[in-house]
Amino acid sequence: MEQRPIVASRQQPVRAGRRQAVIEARKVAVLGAAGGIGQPLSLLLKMNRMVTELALYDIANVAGVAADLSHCNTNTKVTGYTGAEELAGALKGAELVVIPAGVPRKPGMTRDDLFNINAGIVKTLCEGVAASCPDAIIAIISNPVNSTVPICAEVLKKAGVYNPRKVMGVTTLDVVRANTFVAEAKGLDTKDVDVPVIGGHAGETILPLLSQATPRVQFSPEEAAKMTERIQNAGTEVVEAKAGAGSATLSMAYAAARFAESVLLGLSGEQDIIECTYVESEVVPGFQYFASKVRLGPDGVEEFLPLGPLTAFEQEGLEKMKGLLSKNIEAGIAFANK
Ligand SMILES: NC(=O)C1=CN([C@@H]2O[C@H](COP(=O)(O)OP(=O)(O)OC[C@H]3O[C@@H](n4cnc5c(N)ncnc54)[C@H](O)[C@@H]3O)[C@@H](O)[C@H]2O)C=CC1
Ligand SMILES: O=C([O-])CC(=O)C(=O)O
Repeated sequence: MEQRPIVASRQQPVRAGRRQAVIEARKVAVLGAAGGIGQPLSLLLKMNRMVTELALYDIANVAGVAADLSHCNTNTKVTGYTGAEELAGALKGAELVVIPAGVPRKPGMTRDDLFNINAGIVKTLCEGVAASCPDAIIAIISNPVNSTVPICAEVLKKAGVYNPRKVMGVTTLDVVRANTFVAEAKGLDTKDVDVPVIGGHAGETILPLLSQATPRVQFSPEEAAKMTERIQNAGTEVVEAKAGAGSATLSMAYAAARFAESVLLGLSGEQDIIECTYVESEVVPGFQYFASKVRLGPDGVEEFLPLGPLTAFEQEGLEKMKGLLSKNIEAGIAFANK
């Protein structure tokens, strides 16, 4: 692989051992930047030297976050934008728009219970993207991701600017969790572990492919079932531990910063940037949107990687999620078009 010069900087990539591409001027916008995810994510992006301009948008409390972050002595320029009338300013010129805007779960809720509030928030924000930076890559964190990604796609279609390669649901936290839990269970160094997680981002639609973990690890059928369930319920584990104070924020910020870094590396022409992400897909017939491994490049999703061989347990998991995922997708499409 061609070696690119690395400019000396204190700003570090999130992924250990990762090179960063030559600096080009790149604006990243975070919508929902004053929230539990938005704030630490913005800090991590401020520490990424590929981000030359960081636009922070929220409906409230964002001016202080922007002022605070702007004092960190990294070269990223930080600006704050408050309220609908400033959305266009936040988005103008952005090449990557990350959306963690919306309400989080409380104990006893499913991600679907967030649909009524978050669907409208994502729709409005994506209308803003269509108007102000239609070529940007959009990374959607707001739940339920299984539905908010189709909502975003429909909004962009209506505006005549939809590029399926550029609308991505962030499922990186599922991969981060799977890597952590598998490394713990097998006594491995987490930085060496990579577990693909496919499907969607809710309950049974989250399907870790433990049989394809790197390095190869052996699980008995009972262990595989237990590990799969832990990964599927990890979001709920955090919601319950936070006991009403929200859902995962710090691990989500970490995961989104990794995903954003991969997108930016792809935009910069770096080779072999692979991530799992939830996108419009033809990888598995019958699933219009699906999370699986893709290769990222200058135009977003460059290539869909094949799913690879599944165990009987994983194949069963794929069958099981079909009904729920289709329902989530249809709900998103119907909402955007009503
Ligand atoms: N994809 C994933 O893996 C994960 C997704 N999430 C989801 O991320 C979302 C955000 O979670 P938190 O940051 O913990 O919530 P939070 O409530 O702490 O922050 C949300 C932020 O969005 C802002 N906001 C609300 N309406 C807005 C609008 N119309 N425009 C711009 N900003 C708006 C709020 O003012 C707030 O600052 C939730 O929907 C949550 O379920 C959370 C963890 C993991
Ligand atoms: O569980 C939630 O509500 C937040 C989320 O998506 C996650 O942590 O995976």
